Amino acid sequence: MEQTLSELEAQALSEKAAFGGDAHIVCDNLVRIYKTEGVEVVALQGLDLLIDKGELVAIVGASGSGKSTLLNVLSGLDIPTAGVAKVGGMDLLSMTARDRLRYRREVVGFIWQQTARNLLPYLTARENVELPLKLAGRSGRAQRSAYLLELLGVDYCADRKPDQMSGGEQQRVAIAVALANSPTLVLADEPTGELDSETSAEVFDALRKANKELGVTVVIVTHDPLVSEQVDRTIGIRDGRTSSETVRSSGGHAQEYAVLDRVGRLQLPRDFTNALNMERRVRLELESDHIGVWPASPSEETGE
Ligand SMILES: Nc1ncnc2c1ncn2[C@@H]1O[C@H](COP(=O)(O)OP(=O)(O)OP(=O)(O)O)[C@@H](O)[C@H]1O
Repeated sequence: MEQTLSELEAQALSEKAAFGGDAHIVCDNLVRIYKTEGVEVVALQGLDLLIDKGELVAIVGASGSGKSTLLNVLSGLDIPTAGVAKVGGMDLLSMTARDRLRYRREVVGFIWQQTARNLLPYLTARENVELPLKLAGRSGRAQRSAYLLELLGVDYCADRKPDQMSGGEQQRVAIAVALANSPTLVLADEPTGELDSETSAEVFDALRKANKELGVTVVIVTHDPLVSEQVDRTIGIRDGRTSSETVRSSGGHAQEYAVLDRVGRLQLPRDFTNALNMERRVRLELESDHIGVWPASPSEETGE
């Protein structure tokens, strides 16, 4: 039976509403274009992303792939050019300035790479954790800061100022600060970028603990592909789009997948296409249980 145009439109709308369902983070065809002195840079070009509540996810990509842009959007600092970005059902594109402020204070917590950016230097660890609670007018501050510092294994640093703590200790206190107001989402931008591997492992342990004990969704952005060993799911981002996913099973085995977007686009890994000199065109063949991708013959390549 043929559908009328209005039926098709209604169907498209209902399908659109269904994308992401009740995922905690939904990005649908997200676009961010920067314009500087008349030059346009497309930092995100139709990025799709779904992250469920309580997931611990890493977003990995080379320099310039769009990671920080995505994080700035999710943290409410930057407004994308087009598409959909929602956290917990809140629309990050159409949010009022007041809601944005509340979102940044209460819904999301961040940890930045530069240890010095996370903590106020003239306050102790305890005072740093209590500050966001004070700003939000919350009571029970001493109890909450003691609980979080203990959970993250830095209770012995409670009365120290940042310059009396190691980089790893400072980052673990920073996680406590980010968690103070019970956010549902914690975003970390290269949280171990300034640390050695042993200290990094401690910071990842602390992030994992926050994720498991408090059920908070954690998204870590990094250029370090080895981080995938520390998280449940790693999302690869390339040229402003999600391109691959690595999922770790409970047995620790990691399986890598390519991401198929909603219109059927797929990014083939560059080392695969280079190995077979695939450029511009490939030949596809549908088999009963897979799709074959073949280099085009020279005549197919030139379109002759
Ligand atoms: N404020 C800006 N104005 C103009 N272009 C920008 C701006 N911020 C980012 N870009 C460009 O957008 C693209 C994506 O940048 P982004 O910082 O998101 O990448 P990244 O993956 O975080 O890189 P890095 O790991 O180096 O921080 C790059 O080409 C970058 O030059």
